[in-house]
Amino acid sequence: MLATKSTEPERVLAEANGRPFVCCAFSNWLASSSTMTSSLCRQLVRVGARTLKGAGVNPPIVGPGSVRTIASQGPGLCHDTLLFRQLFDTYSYTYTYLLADRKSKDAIIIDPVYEMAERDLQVIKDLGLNLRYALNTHVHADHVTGTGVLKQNIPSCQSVIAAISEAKANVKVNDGDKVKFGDFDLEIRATPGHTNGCLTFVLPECGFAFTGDALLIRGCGRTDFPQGNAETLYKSVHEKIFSLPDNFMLYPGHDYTGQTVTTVAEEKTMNRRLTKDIKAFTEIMKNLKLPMPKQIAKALPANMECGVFDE
Ligand SMILES: N[C@@H](CCC(=O)N[C@@H](CSS)C(=O)NCC(=O)O)C(=O)O
Repeated sequence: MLATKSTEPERVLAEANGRPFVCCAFSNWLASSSTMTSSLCRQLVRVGARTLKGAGVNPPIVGPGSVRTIASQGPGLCHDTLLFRQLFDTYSYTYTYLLADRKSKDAIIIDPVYEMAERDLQVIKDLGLNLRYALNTHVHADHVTGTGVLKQNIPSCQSVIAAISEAKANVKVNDGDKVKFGDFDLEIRATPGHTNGCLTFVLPECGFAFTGDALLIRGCGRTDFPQGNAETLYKSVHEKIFSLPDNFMLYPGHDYTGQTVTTVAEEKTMNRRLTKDIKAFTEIMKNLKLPMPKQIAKALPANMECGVFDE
């Protein structure tokens, strides 16, 4: 079913079997024309988060023989100084990135997935890392963030998300801010269009950028959610990602085709959507006809809490 701005909230309500937090969180997240007050929304979001924590989500346990993950090591221009892991969740096709300063062992994780938290904790432990921050590129609609579970297990870890997203986190960031881990500075670039709080994280000295759902390999994030805007996304990618040097490695938030990484040069010349002019791009995005993400009803309310549950 084609998702449109006018029909989406009703569809989500129906999917949620009348659980009110879903409607509310959805309205809040989308900053749509809901008549609920934001404080009522926040209350209901909290109820939703507790429901989710108690029963609504599979526990973050991957038992023996349950193969839901692959992992790969990126090449990395900072091979001697940066420890880098690209991790994958084969259920939601989400990439999680673990980066650490080899010297100090200070680490960050980008876009962790709730059900993969045990894997992530094990990798962090095996490598002897000090996890400083768990960052989300945006409020995800397709999976629950693992941020809350990581924070529960590593209390010194702080959650990070875009201030404009209005999601809960320890640190709210804006375009131009930097997140420090060891000797590295991760640069924050606002790349709205898929959602209004989408961020791209750039590690300039290593030639890496983590694009979340703004730019996917040969594609891009959908723009049919109420916060989505094709023109905004087009400008974000052209101004904030394609302006990086051609040899920068681009790591996406998802890939549905089995690819792992691309470059600025590749996407500037081969991206099937973003190489078009803005008018043609908007037309393409209007006609994608993608089904709603399977986990949207539980993902949105949980992610508005950034995985941080107040009891
Ligand atoms: N089938 C998946 C969701 C697939 C999807 O909608 N992906 C999003 C990013 S996650 S909200 C997207 O922007 N896709 C763009 C594209 O061109 O595929 C599920 O059910 O979770």
